[in-house]
Amino acid sequence: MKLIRTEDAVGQVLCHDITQIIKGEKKGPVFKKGHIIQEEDIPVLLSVGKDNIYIWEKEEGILHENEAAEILCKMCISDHMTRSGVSEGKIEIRADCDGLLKINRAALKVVNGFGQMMIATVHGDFPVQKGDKLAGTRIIPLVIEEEKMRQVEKLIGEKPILQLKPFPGKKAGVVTTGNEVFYGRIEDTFTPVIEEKLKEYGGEVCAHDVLNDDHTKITESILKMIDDGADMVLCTGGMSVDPDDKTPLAIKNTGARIVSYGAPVLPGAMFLLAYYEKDGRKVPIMGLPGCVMYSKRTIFDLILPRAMADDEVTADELASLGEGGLCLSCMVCTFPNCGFGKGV
Ligand SMILES: Nc1nc2c(c(=O)[nH]1)N[C@H]1C(S)=C(S)[C@@H](COP(=O)(O)OP(=O)(O)OC[C@H]3O[C@@H](n4cnc5c(N)ncnc54)[C@H](O)[C@@H]3O)O[C@H]1N2
Ligand code: MOO
Repeated sequence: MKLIRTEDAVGQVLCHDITQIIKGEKKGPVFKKGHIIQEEDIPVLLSVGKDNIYIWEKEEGILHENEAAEILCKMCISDHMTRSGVSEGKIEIRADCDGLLKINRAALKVVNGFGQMMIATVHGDFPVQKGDKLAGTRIIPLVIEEEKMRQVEKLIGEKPILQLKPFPGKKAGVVTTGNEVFYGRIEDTFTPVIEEKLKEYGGEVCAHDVLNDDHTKITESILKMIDDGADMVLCTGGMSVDPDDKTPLAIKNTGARIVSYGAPVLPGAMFLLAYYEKDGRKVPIMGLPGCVMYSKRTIFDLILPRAMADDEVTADELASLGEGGLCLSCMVCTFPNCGFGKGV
Protein backbone atom coordinates (compact mmCIF):
# COMPACT_ATOMS: atom_id res chain seq x y z
CA MET A 1 0.00 0.00 0.00
CA LYS A 2 1.39 3.40 -0.98
CA LEU A 3 0.13 6.93 -0.39
CA ILE A 4 0.13 9.17 -3.46
CA ARG A 5 -1.44 12.46 -4.57
CA THR A 6 -4.88 11.80 -6.04
CA GLU A 7 -4.04 13.91 -9.09
CA ASP A 8 -1.16 11.52 -9.84
CA ALA A 9 -3.25 8.38 -9.34
CA VAL A 10 -4.64 7.74 -12.81
CA GLY A 11 -4.08 4.09 -13.74
CA GLN A 12 -3.46 3.00 -10.14
CA VAL A 13 -5.53 0.39 -8.26
CA LEU A 14 -7.61 1.52 -5.27
CA CYS A 15 -6.88 -0.58 -2.21
CA HIS A 16 -10.11 0.12 -0.32
CA ASP A 17 -13.66 1.25 -1.06
CA ILE A 18 -14.18 5.02 -1.05
CA THR A 19 -17.34 6.06 0.79
CA GLN A 20 -19.44 9.02 -0.25
CA ILE A 21 -22.05 10.44 2.13
CA ILE A 22 -24.54 13.00 0.86
CA LYS A 23 -26.81 14.06 3.74
CA GLY A 24 -30.36 12.76 3.32
CA GLU A 25 -29.48 11.11 -0.01
CA LYS A 26 -26.91 8.36 0.09
CA LYS A 27 -24.16 6.61 1.97
CA GLY A 28 -22.15 4.08 0.09
CA PRO A 29 -19.04 3.29 -1.86
CA VAL A 30 -18.49 5.61 -4.79
CA PHE A 31 -15.53 3.49 -5.91
CA LYS A 32 -14.86 -0.12 -4.98
CA LYS A 33 -11.61 -1.69 -3.88
CA GLY A 34 -9.72 -2.83 -6.98
CA HIS A 35 -11.07 -0.03 -9.17
CA ILE A 36 -8.55 1.35 -11.63
CA ILE A 37 -8.57 5.10 -11.27
CA GLN A 38 -9.58 6.97 -14.45
CA GLU A 39 -9.01 10.61 -15.40
CA GLU A 40 -12.71 11.44 -14.80
CA ASP A 41 -12.58 9.93 -11.28
CA ILE A 42 -10.17 12.56 -10.02
CA PRO A 43 -12.76 15.36 -9.44
CA VAL A 44 -15.08 12.84 -7.73
CA LEU A 45 -12.31 11.70 -5.40
CA LEU A 46 -11.43 15.32 -4.61
CA SER A 47 -15.13 16.02 -3.90
CA VAL A 48 -15.17 13.35 -1.17
CA GLY A 49 -12.10 14.91 0.41
CA LYS A 50 -9.43 12.55 -0.91
CA ASP A 51 -6.54 14.83 -1.88
CA ASN A 52 -4.21 11.90 -1.24
CA ILE A 53 -5.02 8.28 -1.75
CA TYR A 54 -3.77 4.80 -0.86
CA ILE A 55 -3.03 2.61 -3.82
CA TRP A 56 -2.47 -1.09 -3.65
CA GLU A 57 0.96 -2.68 -3.41
CA LYS A 58 0.66 -6.27 -2.27
CA GLU A 59 3.13 -6.98 0.50
CA GLU A 60 4.03 -10.45 1.73
CA GLY A 61 2.43 -11.25 5.13
CA ILE A 62 0.18 -8.18 5.14
CA LEU A 63 -3.58 -8.56 4.69
CA HIS A 64 -5.96 -5.98 3.31
CA GLU A 65 -9.04 -5.25 5.49
CA ASN A 66 -11.23 -7.29 3.12
CA GLU A 67 -8.98 -10.34 3.43
CA ALA A 68 -8.87 -10.00 7.22
CA ALA A 69 -12.67 -9.69 7.34
CA GLU A 70 -12.88 -13.08 5.61
CA ILE A 71 -10.85 -14.64 8.42
CA LEU A 72 -13.01 -13.03 11.12
CA CYS A 73 -16.14 -14.20 9.33
CA LYS A 74 -14.81 -17.76 9.23
CA MET A 75 -14.29 -17.62 13.02
CA CYS A 76 -17.96 -16.73 13.49
CA ILE A 77 -20.09 -18.50 10.95
CA SER A 78 -21.58 -22.00 11.26
CA ASP A 79 -24.64 -23.94 10.05
CA HIS A 80 -27.91 -22.15 9.21
CA MET A 81 -26.23 -18.78 8.50
CA THR A 82 -25.52 -16.72 5.40
CA ARG A 83 -22.82 -14.11 5.02
CA SER A 84 -22.83 -10.96 2.96
CA GLY A 85 -20.12 -10.04 0.53
CA VAL A 86 -17.33 -7.91 1.89
CA SER A 87 -17.94 -4.19 1.62
CA GLU A 88 -15.65 -1.48 3.00
CA GLY A 89 -13.90 -4.18 5.00
CA LYS A 90 -17.08 -5.41 6.67
CA ILE A 91 -18.98 -8.71 6.47
CA GLU A 92 -22.43 -9.28 7.95
CA ILE A 93 -23.89 -12.62 8.98
CA ARG A 94 -27.62 -13.40 8.96
CA ALA A 95 -29.82 -16.27 10.15
CA ASP A 96 -30.97 -18.78 7.53
CA CYS A 97 -33.78 -20.11 9.72
CA ASP A 98 -35.59 -19.39 12.98
CA GLY A 99 -33.68 -20.63 16.00
CA LEU A 100 -31.86 -19.91 19.23
CA LEU A 101 -28.62 -17.97 18.89
CA LYS A 102 -25.73 -19.17 21.01
CA ILE A 103 -22.59 -17.09 21.39
CA ASN A 104 -19.20 -18.50 22.33
CA ARG A 105 -18.71 -15.53 24.66
CA ALA A 106 -15.20 -16.42 25.80
CA ALA A 107 -13.97 -16.58 22.20
CA LEU A 108 -15.81 -13.38 21.25
CA LYS A 109 -14.07 -11.57 24.08
CA VAL A 110 -10.67 -12.92 23.06
CA VAL A 111 -11.08 -11.54 19.53
CA ASN A 112 -12.41 -8.18 20.71
CA GLY A 113 -9.76 -7.88 23.41
CA PHE A 114 -6.91 -8.67 21.03
CA GLY A 115 -6.86 -5.23 19.45
CA GLN A 116 -7.16 -4.06 15.82
CA MET A 117 -10.19 -6.23 15.09
CA MET A 118 -13.82 -6.49 16.13
CA ILE A 119 -16.88 -8.71 15.98
CA ALA A 120 -20.25 -7.31 17.14
CA THR A 121 -23.22 -9.63 17.61
CA VAL A 122 -26.81 -9.45 18.78
CA HIS A 123 -27.48 -10.93 22.22
CA GLY A 124 -26.99 -14.68 22.62
CA ASP A 125 -29.49 -17.11 24.21
CA PHE A 126 -32.34 -15.29 22.46
CA PRO A 127 -34.49 -16.45 19.57
CA VAL A 128 -33.79 -15.06 16.12
CA GLN A 129 -35.82 -15.29 12.94
CA LYS A 130 -34.80 -16.22 9.43
CA GLY A 131 -33.15 -13.19 7.83
CA ASP A 132 -32.21 -11.51 11.12
CA LYS A 133 -28.81 -9.89 11.33
CA LEU A 134 -26.59 -11.80 13.79
CA ALA A 135 -23.13 -10.27 13.57
CA GLY A 136 -20.84 -7.85 11.79
CA THR A 137 -17.08 -8.04 11.65
CA ARG A 138 -14.09 -5.98 10.48
CA ILE A 139 -10.53 -5.01 11.36
CA ILE A 140 -9.80 -1.49 12.59
CA PRO A 141 -6.76 -0.50 10.46
CA LEU A 142 -6.77 -0.78 6.69
CA VAL A 143 -4.16 -3.56 6.68
CA ILE A 144 -2.96 -6.05 9.29
CA GLU A 145 -0.20 -8.62 9.67
CA GLU A 146 -1.50 -12.04 8.68
CA GLU A 147 0.38 -13.47 11.67
CA LYS A 148 -1.94 -11.56 14.06
CA MET A 149 -5.03 -13.07 12.46
CA ARG A 150 -3.53 -16.57 12.69
CA GLN A 151 -2.66 -15.97 16.37
CA VAL A 152 -6.27 -15.10 17.19
CA GLU A 153 -7.55 -18.09 15.21
CA LYS A 154 -5.34 -20.32 17.32
CA LEU A 155 -6.41 -18.68 20.59
CA ILE A 156 -10.13 -19.23 20.00
CA GLY A 157 -9.85 -22.80 18.73
CA GLU A 158 -12.19 -24.70 16.43
CA LYS A 159 -15.59 -23.87 17.92
CA PRO A 160 -17.34 -21.15 15.92
CA ILE A 161 -18.31 -17.99 17.78
CA LEU A 162 -21.90 -18.18 16.56
CA GLN A 163 -24.20 -21.19 16.66
CA LEU A 164 -27.82 -21.25 15.56
CA LYS A 165 -29.94 -24.03 17.04
CA PRO A 166 -33.15 -24.50 15.03
CA PHE A 167 -36.45 -25.16 16.81
CA PRO A 168 -37.40 -28.75 16.02
CA GLY A 169 -41.08 -28.32 17.04
CA LYS A 170 -41.36 -29.66 20.57
CA LYS A 171 -44.37 -31.22 22.23
CA ALA A 172 -45.24 -30.07 25.74
CA GLY A 173 -47.46 -31.64 28.38
CA VAL A 174 -49.42 -29.11 30.46
CA VAL A 175 -50.49 -29.86 34.02
CA THR A 176 -53.04 -27.32 35.22
CA THR A 177 -53.45 -27.38 39.00
CA GLY A 178 -55.79 -25.55 41.37
CA ASN A 179 -59.13 -26.44 42.92
CA GLU A 180 -60.72 -23.33 41.43
CA VAL A 181 -60.10 -24.59 37.88
CA PHE A 182 -60.60 -28.31 38.66
CA TYR A 183 -64.04 -27.77 40.20
CA GLY A 184 -65.04 -25.39 37.41
CA ARG A 185 -65.28 -22.29 39.64
CA ILE A 186 -63.26 -20.41 36.99
CA GLU A 187 -62.27 -21.03 33.39
CA ASP A 188 -58.71 -22.11 32.57
CA THR A 189 -57.19 -19.01 30.97
CA PHE A 190 -53.58 -20.11 31.51
CA THR A 191 -53.31 -22.99 29.03
CA PRO A 192 -54.22 -20.83 25.98
CA VAL A 193 -51.35 -18.46 26.91
CA ILE A 194 -48.94 -21.42 26.97
CA GLU A 195 -50.29 -22.69 23.64
CA GLU A 196 -49.65 -19.29 22.04
CA LYS A 197 -46.11 -19.08 23.39
CA LEU A 198 -45.27 -22.62 22.26
CA LYS A 199 -46.51 -21.73 18.78
CA GLU A 200 -43.93 -18.91 18.56
CA TYR A 201 -41.28 -21.66 18.37
CA GLY A 202 -43.17 -24.25 16.33
CA GLY A 203 -44.27 -26.24 19.40
CA GLU A 204 -47.62 -27.55 20.59
CA VAL A 205 -49.42 -29.06 23.58
CA CYS A 206 -49.46 -32.87 23.34
CA ALA A 207 -51.23 -33.66 26.64
CA HIS A 208 -53.24 -31.66 29.15
CA ASP A 209 -54.41 -32.67 32.65
CA VAL A 210 -56.47 -30.50 34.98
CA LEU A 211 -55.95 -31.56 38.61
CA ASN A 212 -56.93 -30.45 42.10
CA ASP A 213 -54.35 -29.51 44.75
CA ASP A 214 -53.32 -33.13 45.38
CA HIS A 215 -49.58 -33.31 44.96
CA THR A 216 -49.45 -37.08 44.38
CA LYS A 217 -51.74 -36.78 41.36
CA ILE A 218 -49.62 -33.93 39.99
CA THR A 219 -46.46 -36.06 40.30
CA GLU A 220 -48.17 -39.03 38.58
CA SER A 221 -49.45 -36.83 35.78
CA ILE A 222 -45.98 -35.36 35.07
CA LEU A 223 -44.37 -38.81 35.02
CA LYS A 224 -47.03 -40.24 32.72
CA MET A 225 -46.65 -37.36 30.25
CA ILE A 226 -42.90 -37.93 30.14
CA ASP A 227 -43.45 -41.70 29.67
CA ASP A 228 -45.85 -40.95 26.83
CA GLY A 229 -43.14 -38.92 25.08
CA ALA A 230 -43.65 -35.27 26.06
CA ASP A 231 -40.50 -33.23 25.33
CA MET A 232 -41.20 -30.99 28.33
CA VAL A 233 -43.85 -30.61 31.05
CA LEU A 234 -45.24 -27.23 32.08
CA CYS A 235 -47.13 -26.98 35.37
CA THR A 236 -49.32 -24.04 36.37
CA GLY A 237 -50.94 -23.01 39.66
CA GLY A 238 -49.80 -23.53 43.23
CA MET A 239 -46.31 -22.09 42.79
CA SER A 240 -46.18 -19.66 45.72
CA VAL A 241 -46.66 -19.59 49.46
CA ASP A 242 -50.29 -20.58 50.15
CA PRO A 243 -50.97 -23.76 52.11
CA ASP A 244 -52.51 -25.29 48.97
CA ASP A 245 -49.47 -24.50 46.80
CA LYS A 246 -48.14 -28.02 46.20
CA THR A 247 -46.66 -27.85 42.72
CA PRO A 248 -42.96 -27.44 43.67
CA LEU A 249 -43.25 -30.47 45.99
CA ALA A 250 -44.99 -32.48 43.27
CA ILE A 251 -42.22 -31.68 40.77
CA LYS A 252 -39.53 -32.57 43.32
CA ASN A 253 -41.23 -35.92 43.99
CA THR A 254 -40.86 -36.98 40.33
CA GLY A 255 -37.16 -37.43 41.12
CA ALA A 256 -36.22 -34.65 38.72
CA ARG A 257 -33.10 -32.60 39.40
CA ILE A 258 -34.22 -29.19 40.60
CA VAL A 259 -32.08 -26.49 38.95
CA SER A 260 -33.76 -23.72 40.90
CA TYR A 261 -37.00 -22.85 42.63
CA GLY A 262 -37.00 -19.09 42.37
CA ALA A 263 -35.44 -16.82 39.76
CA PRO A 264 -34.11 -13.22 39.98
CA VAL A 265 -36.64 -12.06 37.41
CA LEU A 266 -39.78 -9.99 37.79
CA PRO A 267 -42.28 -11.10 36.67
CA GLY A 268 -41.25 -14.64 37.37
CA ALA A 269 -39.77 -14.86 40.88
CA MET A 270 -41.70 -18.05 41.72
CA PHE A 271 -40.47 -19.94 38.64
CA LEU A 272 -39.15 -23.48 39.01
CA LEU A 273 -36.90 -25.32 36.58
CA ALA A 274 -36.03 -28.99 36.82
CA TYR A 275 -34.71 -31.69 34.48
CA TYR A 276 -36.02 -35.24 34.56
CA GLU A 277 -33.26 -37.52 33.34
CA LYS A 278 -33.93 -41.10 32.26
CA ASP A 279 -32.81 -43.43 29.44
CA GLY A 280 -30.66 -40.72 27.86
CA ARG A 281 -33.52 -38.21 27.81
CA LYS A 282 -33.36 -34.92 29.65
CA VAL A 283 -36.88 -33.53 29.94
CA PRO A 284 -37.36 -30.00 31.30
CA ILE A 285 -40.13 -29.60 33.87
CA MET A 286 -41.17 -26.04 34.62
CA GLY A 287 -43.39 -24.64 37.34
CA LEU A 288 -44.91 -21.48 35.92
CA PRO A 289 -46.06 -18.81 38.38
CA GLY A 290 -49.34 -16.96 37.84
CA CYS A 291 -47.61 -13.95 36.30
CA VAL A 292 -46.89 -15.98 33.15
CA MET A 293 -50.63 -15.98 32.46
CA TYR A 294 -51.03 -12.30 33.34
CA SER A 295 -47.95 -10.41 32.15
CA LYS A 296 -46.94 -9.96 28.54
CA ARG A 297 -43.33 -11.06 29.04
CA THR A 298 -41.86 -13.00 31.97
CA ILE A 299 -39.17 -15.49 32.93
CA PHE A 300 -41.00 -18.01 30.72
CA ASP A 301 -40.09 -15.96 27.62
CA LEU A 302 -36.42 -16.21 28.61
CA ILE A 303 -36.36 -19.94 29.30
CA LEU A 304 -38.91 -21.38 26.84
CA PRO A 305 -36.88 -20.62 23.66
CA ARG A 306 -33.93 -22.42 25.18
CA ALA A 307 -35.99 -25.49 26.04
CA MET A 308 -37.47 -25.39 22.52
CA ALA A 309 -33.94 -25.58 21.07
CA ASP A 310 -32.71 -28.32 23.46
CA ASP A 311 -30.43 -25.87 25.20
CA GLU A 312 -29.96 -26.75 28.85
CA VAL A 313 -30.17 -23.89 31.37
CA THR A 314 -27.89 -24.00 34.41
CA ALA A 315 -28.42 -22.67 37.94
CA ASP A 316 -25.55 -20.25 37.34
CA GLU A 317 -27.23 -18.86 34.24
CA LEU A 318 -30.50 -18.40 36.13
CA ALA A 319 -28.68 -16.64 38.96
CA SER A 320 -27.07 -14.30 36.42
CA LEU A 321 -30.43 -13.04 35.18
CA GLY A 322 -30.79 -10.53 38.04
CA GLU A 323 -29.17 -7.64 36.19
CA GLY A 324 -31.72 -6.94 33.47
CA GLY A 325 -34.22 -9.22 35.17
CA LEU A 326 -36.65 -6.42 35.96
CA CYS A 327 -39.27 -5.94 33.23
CA LEU A 328 -40.33 -2.29 33.04
CA SER A 329 -43.81 -3.14 31.65
CA CYS A 330 -43.47 -0.49 28.95
CA MET A 331 -46.65 0.86 27.33
CA VAL A 332 -45.41 -0.48 24.00
CA CYS A 333 -43.51 -3.73 24.55
CA THR A 334 -40.42 -4.08 22.34
CA PHE A 335 -39.13 -7.34 23.83
CA PRO A 336 -36.73 -8.92 22.91
CA ASN A 337 -35.27 -5.58 21.75
CA CYS A 338 -34.90 -4.21 25.29
CA GLY A 339 -32.87 -4.83 28.42
CA PHE A 340 -35.17 -7.50 29.85
CA GLY A 341 -33.34 -10.78 30.33
CA LYS A 342 -30.01 -9.50 29.02
CA GLY A 343 -28.12 -10.32 32.23
CA VAL A 344 -24.65 -11.79 31.88
N1 LIG B 1 -47.64 -13.74 50.32
C1 LIG B 1 -47.19 -13.93 49.10
N2 LIG B 1 -48.07 -13.99 48.09
C2 LIG B 1 -47.62 -14.14 46.82
C3 LIG B 1 -46.27 -14.27 46.56
C4 LIG B 1 -45.36 -14.25 47.65
O1 LIG B 1 -44.16 -14.41 47.49
N3 LIG B 1 -45.87 -14.08 48.90
N4 LIG B 1 -45.87 -14.37 45.27
C5 LIG B 1 -46.71 -13.77 44.29
C6 LIG B 1 -46.25 -14.05 42.98
S1 LIG B 1 -44.77 -13.30 42.53
C7 LIG B 1 -46.98 -14.81 42.10
S2 LIG B 1 -46.48 -14.94 40.46
C8 LIG B 1 -48.14 -15.51 42.49
C9 LIG B 1 -47.93 -16.98 42.11
O2 LIG B 1 -49.09 -17.54 42.16
P1 LIG B 1 -49.24 -19.09 41.84
O3 LIG B 1 -48.44 -19.41 40.63
O4 LIG B 1 -48.98 -19.86 43.05
O5 LIG B 1 -50.71 -19.18 41.40
P2 LIG B 1 -52.00 -19.46 42.26
O6 LIG B 1 -51.86 -18.94 43.65
O7 LIG B 1 -52.33 -20.88 42.07
O8 LIG B 1 -52.99 -18.54 41.47
C10 LIG B 1 -52.82 -17.18 41.39
C11 LIG B 1 -54.03 -16.57 40.66
O9 LIG B 1 -54.09 -17.06 39.34
C12 LIG B 1 -55.32 -17.74 39.09
N5 LIG B 1 -55.05 -18.91 38.26
C13 LIG B 1 -54.14 -19.87 38.49
N6 LIG B 1 -54.19 -20.82 37.51
C14 LIG B 1 -55.16 -20.43 36.67
C15 LIG B 1 -55.69 -20.97 35.47
N7 LIG B 1 -55.22 -22.11 34.95
N8 LIG B 1 -56.67 -20.31 34.85
C16 LIG B 1 -57.17 -19.15 35.37
N9 LIG B 1 -56.71 -18.58 36.49
C17 LIG B 1 -55.72 -19.22 37.14
C18 LIG B 1 -55.80 -18.16 40.45
O10 LIG B 1 -57.17 -18.39 40.45
C19 LIG B 1 -55.37 -16.94 41.30
O11 LIG B 1 -56.29 -15.90 41.09
O12 LIG B 1 -48.35 -15.46 43.85
C20 LIG B 1 -48.18 -14.16 44.42
N10 LIG B 1 -48.54 -14.15 45.81
O1 MOO C 1 -43.35 -15.18 40.51
MO1 MOO C 1 -44.31 -13.70 40.40
O2 MOO C 1 -43.74 -14.74 39.24
O3 MOO C 1 -42.82 -12.70 40.18
O4 MOO C 1 -45.03 -12.43 39.45
